[in-house]
Amino acid sequence: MGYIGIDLGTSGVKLIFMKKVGVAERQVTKEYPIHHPQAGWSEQDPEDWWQATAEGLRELTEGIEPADIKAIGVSGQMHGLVVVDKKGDVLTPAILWNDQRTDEECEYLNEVIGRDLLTKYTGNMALTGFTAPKILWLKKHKPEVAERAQFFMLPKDYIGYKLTGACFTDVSDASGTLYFNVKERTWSKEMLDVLGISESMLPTVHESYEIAGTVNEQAAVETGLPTGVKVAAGAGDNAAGAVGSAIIDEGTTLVSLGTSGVVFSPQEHYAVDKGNRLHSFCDASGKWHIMGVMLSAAASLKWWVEDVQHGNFDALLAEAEGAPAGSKGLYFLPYLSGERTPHNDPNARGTFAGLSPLHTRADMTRAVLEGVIFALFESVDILKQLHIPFSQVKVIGGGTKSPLWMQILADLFNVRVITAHDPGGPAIGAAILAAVGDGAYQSVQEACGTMDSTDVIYEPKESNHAIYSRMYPLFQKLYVSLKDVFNEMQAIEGKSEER
Ligand SMILES: Nc1ncnc2c1ncn2[C@@H]1O[C@H](COP(=O)(O)OP(=O)(O)O)[C@@H](O)[C@H]1O
Ligand SMILES: O=C(CO)[C@@H](O)[C@H](O)COP(=O)(O)O
Repeated sequence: MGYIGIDLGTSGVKLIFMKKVGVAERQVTKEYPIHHPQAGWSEQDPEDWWQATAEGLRELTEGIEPADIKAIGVSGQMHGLVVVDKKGDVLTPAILWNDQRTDEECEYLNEVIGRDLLTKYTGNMALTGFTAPKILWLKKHKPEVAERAQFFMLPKDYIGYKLTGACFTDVSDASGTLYFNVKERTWSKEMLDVLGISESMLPTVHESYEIAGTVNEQAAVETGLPTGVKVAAGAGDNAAGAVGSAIIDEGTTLVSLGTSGVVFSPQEHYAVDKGNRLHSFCDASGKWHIMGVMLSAAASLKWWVEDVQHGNFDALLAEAEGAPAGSKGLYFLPYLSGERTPHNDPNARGTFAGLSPLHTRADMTRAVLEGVIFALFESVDILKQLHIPFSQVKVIGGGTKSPLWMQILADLFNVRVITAHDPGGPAIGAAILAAVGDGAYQSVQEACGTMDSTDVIYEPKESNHAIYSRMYPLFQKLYVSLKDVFNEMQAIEGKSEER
């Protein structure tokens, strides 16, 4: 008897089958493409998600007795806008969390509606990746699509819809829309008025661990699952990853090093960072969390390894082992797609600074690894300013495959870093939510208490930390010095696109 967890990531969908809490008995990954039709745009086809998920489910469940599948939980990339018509057909490509096209809409929301009101209504300010500005963009630039829209869904909710025929979401993912009242855990009527949409166009909201539907006949045909299997509401990938890592108590910290980079801090009570530097969201266990998010974490490494070097991860990372801590004074700003925390700047761009004839490819690879962790540390800096306890961190995501990267993280953050042997992350969390929904545990807390996973530990090295401490202020200064240059570059980039 076991539970299926699905994580609809940006690079691909990961599916696991879990019997013992925290342990993936089986796992399958299926990748799909991401499209950038214009600079700063980032889209995927929801049909690709569904095909990959259905195929993955068939592969995952091969040879498993149907009666042994008790329930399914779905987690996924947050904030994306999926637009569906009356018949359930997708009307336009999904606009993703790292898409930057909504600069003007965010300006309207933050300046005209005002950050204070937005924070009062939702706990957050408008950021280009969030869903609300995407709806405004759609209404302005694709009114014919907006008019035919029956439902606005989030990415993982489209999978829930395909599995069950029901349109539902959960509180953690809904938190990233900017039309959800995070404090009250319900849609924000005020924001629906601002956007000019009705609640009937939105999914029904559940706590993450509640059962929201069952697998229908059409889905059974496409996935090989038995009909009637329960489907839990699930969670946004970071909230699900926190459950899958048992990071649900205040004072603990999760780092996710996937396409995005995330510093996640559970909160017992609703809490807002007054400067809106960190997001304030519901978690998947019935409480809240705050988090900082960078847009190109492992995405920066993937770009460097695959697109620039046409190499493979193992070879380039082995080569980078030979480079010294600090990469001989070379800095990398990982702002390939602009940046969210702490700059909220869609115009920021990636940069190598400090190159000399001494630098080799190994130094440049190491500088990419270090630049991502410097950028992530800016969120830790804010946690520290808010006096949030910060000791050791648990890390999940594709970046954990590199021991070198984990050691850099430990050295730069100057804390113990723990990774799970089992790389399930959000998919494990989604399966745990399904188990709680199925009644196998009274609560997420109880399920996490029984977690059985083996850890790998990285302790910080003082000598390396001393190097990074000297470099960090300069890393921060680089963005400040280049901010205006990035804006001017964007003005030119914009003009050259118009030609
Ligand atoms: N051997 C490796 N070492 C470090 N990072 C890796 C390695 N292999 C893949 N990755 C990174 O893992 C990332 C994908 O991580 P994942 O957590 O699956 O992301 P997502 O959930 O966004 O799809 C890729 O962007 C890639 O850079
Ligand atoms: O935008 C956020 C969270 O606010 C991202 O964390 C997305 O949820 C995408 O996650 P990954 O694909 O990198 O896991």
